[in-house]
Amino acid sequence: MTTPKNTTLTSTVPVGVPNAPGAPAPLVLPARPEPVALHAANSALIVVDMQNAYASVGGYVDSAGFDISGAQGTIANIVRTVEAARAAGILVIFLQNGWDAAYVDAGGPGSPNWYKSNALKTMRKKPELAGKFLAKGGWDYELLDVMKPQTGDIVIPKTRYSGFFNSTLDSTLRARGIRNLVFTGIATNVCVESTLRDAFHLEYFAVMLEDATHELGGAAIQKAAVYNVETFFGWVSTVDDFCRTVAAPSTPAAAMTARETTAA
Ligand SMILES: NC(=O)N/C=C\C(=O)O
Repeated sequence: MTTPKNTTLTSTVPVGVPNAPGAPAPLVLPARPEPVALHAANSALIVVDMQNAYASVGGYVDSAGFDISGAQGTIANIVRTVEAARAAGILVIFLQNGWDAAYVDAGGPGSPNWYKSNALKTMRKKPELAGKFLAKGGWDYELLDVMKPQTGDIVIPKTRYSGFFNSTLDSTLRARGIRNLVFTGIATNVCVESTLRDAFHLEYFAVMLEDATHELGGAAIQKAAVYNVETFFGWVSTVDDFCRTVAAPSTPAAAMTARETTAA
């Protein structure tokens, strides 16, 4: 295998949805490879699968043998991001992964999910765990206590890695004129990246906050997912930059930069 050269070219010129004539100045979020111009009203924060299954000791990924010891910092960073988004009037959407209690939604032996889901595999291997992982109504499926949705937030259930597959995510976003998606959650290289890739194909501008995501598979996997997003599917930013940007009032100078850029 050859290691790809880092071909990502960074720029200081913002990209994004063209600003409508007379619209207020957009916010400019520092990101790689370019800053992204966005408005609170056409943006959503997507919090991917912050459930006990993925972030709690005794949950599915911990029980399946993945290392989630680094997840605590990620959780704290997501909580900060959610609070900043709510304060700025940015829609917060929580994705919640799992199936009905009888696992009909998981697909049977005719579904690749039956063979690739480590939750289903672990439960088959250890019958004493049967029915425990990712089943609606159970602790494992629940969002973390610190991630409880508030009035105005939206929770969207999903049954596969991508939040766009067989779900109401796309229609929910389109009905609200949302064009920019800011991604956080677990796992960077599975459900975050799958949903972000689909977002790209559906014409959303997708930004991943790298320190508000956590991988399944180790540090090299996190690096690879960040590389993929930055180089092919979207933009990469940080929690500090997001919180600072959405808290700041937009300026005419920022508006002009974004308008000139997106019109070019
Ligand atoms: N939320 C996720 O990234 N999930 C990854 C694996 C799984 O759900 O089995």
